[in-house]
Amino acid sequence: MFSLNRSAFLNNPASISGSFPDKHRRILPTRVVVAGSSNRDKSNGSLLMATDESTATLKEMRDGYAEVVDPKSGVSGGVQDVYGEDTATEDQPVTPWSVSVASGYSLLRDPHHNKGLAFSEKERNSHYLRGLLPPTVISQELQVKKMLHNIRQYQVPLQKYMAMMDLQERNQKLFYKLLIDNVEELLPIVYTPTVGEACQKYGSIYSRPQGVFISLKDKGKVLEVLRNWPEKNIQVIVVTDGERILGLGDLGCHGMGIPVGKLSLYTALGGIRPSACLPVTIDVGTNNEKLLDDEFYIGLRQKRAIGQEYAELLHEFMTAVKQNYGERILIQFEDFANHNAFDLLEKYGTTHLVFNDDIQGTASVVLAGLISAMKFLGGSLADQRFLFLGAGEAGTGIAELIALEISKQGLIVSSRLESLQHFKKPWAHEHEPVKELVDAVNAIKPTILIGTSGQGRTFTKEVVEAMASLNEKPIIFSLSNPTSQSECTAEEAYTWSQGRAIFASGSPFDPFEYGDNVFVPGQANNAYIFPGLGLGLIMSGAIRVHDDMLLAAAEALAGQVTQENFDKGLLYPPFKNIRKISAHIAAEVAAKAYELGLATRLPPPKDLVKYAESCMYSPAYRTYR
Ligand SMILES: NC(=O)C1=CN([C@@H]2O[C@H](COP(=O)(O)OP(=O)(O)OC[C@H]3O[C@@H](n4cnc5c(N)ncnc54)[C@H](OP(=O)(O)O)[C@@H]3O)[C@@H](O)[C@H]2O)C=CC1
Ligand SMILES: CC(=O)C(=O)O
Ligand SMILES: [Mg+2]
Repeated sequence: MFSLNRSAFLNNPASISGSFPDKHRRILPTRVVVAGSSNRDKSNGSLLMATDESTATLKEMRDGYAEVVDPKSGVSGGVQDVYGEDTATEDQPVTPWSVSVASGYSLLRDPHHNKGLAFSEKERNSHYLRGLLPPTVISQELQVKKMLHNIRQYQVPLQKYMAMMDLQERNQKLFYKLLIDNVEELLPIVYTPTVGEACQKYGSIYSRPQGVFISLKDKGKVLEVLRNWPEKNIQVIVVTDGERILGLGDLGCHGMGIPVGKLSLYTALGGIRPSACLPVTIDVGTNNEKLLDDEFYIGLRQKRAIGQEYAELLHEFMTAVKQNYGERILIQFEDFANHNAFDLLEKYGTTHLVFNDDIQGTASVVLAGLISAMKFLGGSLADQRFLFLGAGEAGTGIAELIALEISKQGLIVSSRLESLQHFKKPWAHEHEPVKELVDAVNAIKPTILIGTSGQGRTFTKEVVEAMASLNEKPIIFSLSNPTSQSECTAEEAYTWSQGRAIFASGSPFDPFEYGDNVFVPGQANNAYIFPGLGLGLIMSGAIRVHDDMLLAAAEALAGQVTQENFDKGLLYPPFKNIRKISAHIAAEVAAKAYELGLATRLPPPKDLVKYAESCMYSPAYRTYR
C-alpha cells in the first residue's frame, strides 16, 4: 500500500500535473489533476485525481483508498480501493510524487490497515509480514468473536472501555466491526455511561492522541495546530470545551473523551469514514478545583478564561476550521456550558455548518419519542401538558422544537423573568412559584414529564406516583446522563407507576420485569439523531443546519418505530438497526436541504436512502494484493 508524498505538491502545486509511471497504472489513476485553486485550499494538500476513463474523479487520495466523485456534480460515489499488486514492492520515490509503501512491521503498527492475524498467506508474502505473525490465519469474524469474549471477561466497565480504545488504536476496522455488530452491548461502553467515567479519569488512562487539543497557549497558531493532525480531508468535527460533560460538570481538558466517543458513533452508527472525523477539545482552563489539584490532570492548570479571551480563541478556531477544511465542514458543538452554548450557536449558525447536539440533537430525539408515543397512544402533541425539570440546553431545546411542531408555550414561572438567562425567558409562565417538583406536578398536571436537570434521583416516588395518579399512561423521560444522574431509574419508573409509565432514559437501563410483563426502556439519546443528521448534511453538501432538518430527522426516526417495539414499552427502534435508521434520517435531512436550497451537491441522487447507504463506511477488511 502507499501514500502519496505531498511535499512536492505543497511546495509547488502548479507544477504537478502529469502521469504516473506505467507500473502504477493499475493501482493509480493515470492522470493527476491538481485541484483548482479556486475550490481547494492547496496548503492542505487536497487534490483531484482523474481515472483512466475520466468517468469519475478520485479525490481525497489517502493511504490506499480514495473517494470516487462524480466530476460534474461533485457527488461522492463512495470509497474505492486503489490497492494493486504493484504496491507490494518497496517503491523508489517517483517524481514528482513519491510512493511510500507501508509494509512489514510498520503495517502491523498502522491502525488504518492492520488486520492482525487476518492477513492472508498471500498478503504475508507480499507485505513482508512473514515471521511477524504466528502461522494461523483467521477471519475477521473470528477476531470479532475473540475480542468480544475478551471484553466480556472484564468486570469493570472502564476496563472494557480501555480495551475498546486500545483496539481502536491497533486495528480500526476490527474496532468498528466489533462495535457495529454488537452495538447494543458495546454502546454503553464507548458512550454513556462509561464514557463519563473515562472522562473523569482521562488523565490516568490517556495514552495516545485521539484528537486535537487547542489550548490558550495556541492562540494565534490554531490553523497550524489543526494542520498537525495527520488526516486532511475532515468532514465532521465534534468540539467541546469540557465545561458541562454529561451531568458531571466541568471536566476541563478531560472532556476529550466526549468528542472521541461521539465521533466513534458517527462512524459506527452513521457510516462517516473514521479518517473524516476530528475530535477537538478547546482548553481554556477549568474551574474544577479537584482537577486543578490532580497530579494526573492533563489540561491547563488555570481557571477558565471567559469573556473576550474565550471568544477570541473560539473565533480563531472557527475561522481556522473553515479555512482549512472548507465551507462544508460540519461542526458539532458538544457539552459546552449553557452560558456559552446558546451564544456560540447563534453567532456561528449563520456563517458555518454547525449545530449544538445538546440543544438540537436532543430536541430531535425527544420529539421523535413523543411523536411515536402519540402514534401508538392516540392524541396529539398539542393536547399534552409538558413539565420540564431543568431549563438548560436540553430542556429549552426540546421545548423549542416541540413548540415549533405545535406552536405551544413552556412552563417557567415569569415572576423570575428579570433574573432569567435569555434562553429561558420565552418559556416563562404566569404561575405561583412552586418549591417541590411534586407540587409542580400536582399544580400543572402534566401528561409528560421531562428530566434535563443533570440531577440524579429527582423524580422521586412521590413525583412518579403523582404522574401515575394523573395519567393512565404517564410519559416520563429521564434524560440526564450518565446513569448516576438519571432523574429516576427504569425500575423506579415502572414500579412506582405500577407498570403504566411510558419511560425512556438518556443512559441505558436493562429490561425490567414487573408483574407478568417485561418492560424494555427506550434510550432517548441524541445518538439516534446526530449520526444520521450528519450523514444527511454531508451527502447533500449542505451549507447550513435548519430547524426543519431537525423536525425531519425526528419524523424519520419516529417512522422507524413499530407496534411491536411499542408493545414492549419502546418509544424508539432498537439500536441494532441503527445504520438503517441513520440512512432514513440522512435521506430526510438531505431531502430537506435540497428543498430549502441549502444543498450544494447537485443534482440530488434519485433514491436518497439507497444513496445514504452506499456512502456508509464499511469495516470489512480489504484485500491487499
Ligand atoms: N439524553 C440525551 O440525549 C441528552 C442528555 N443530556 C443530559 O441532560 C442534562 C442537562 O444537560 P443540559 O441541558 O445541556 O445542561 P444545562 O446545564 O444547560 O441544564 C441543566 C439545567 O438544570 C437546571 N437544574 C439543575 N438542578 C436543578 C433542580 N434541582 N431543579 C430544577 N432545575 C435544575 C439548571 O438550572 P440553572 O440554570 O439554574 O443552573 C439548568 O438550567 C445532563 O445530565 C446531560 O447529560 C443532555 C443532552 C442530551
Ligand atoms: C448525550 C449527551 O449529549 C449528553 O448527555 O450531553
Ligand atoms: Mg452532550
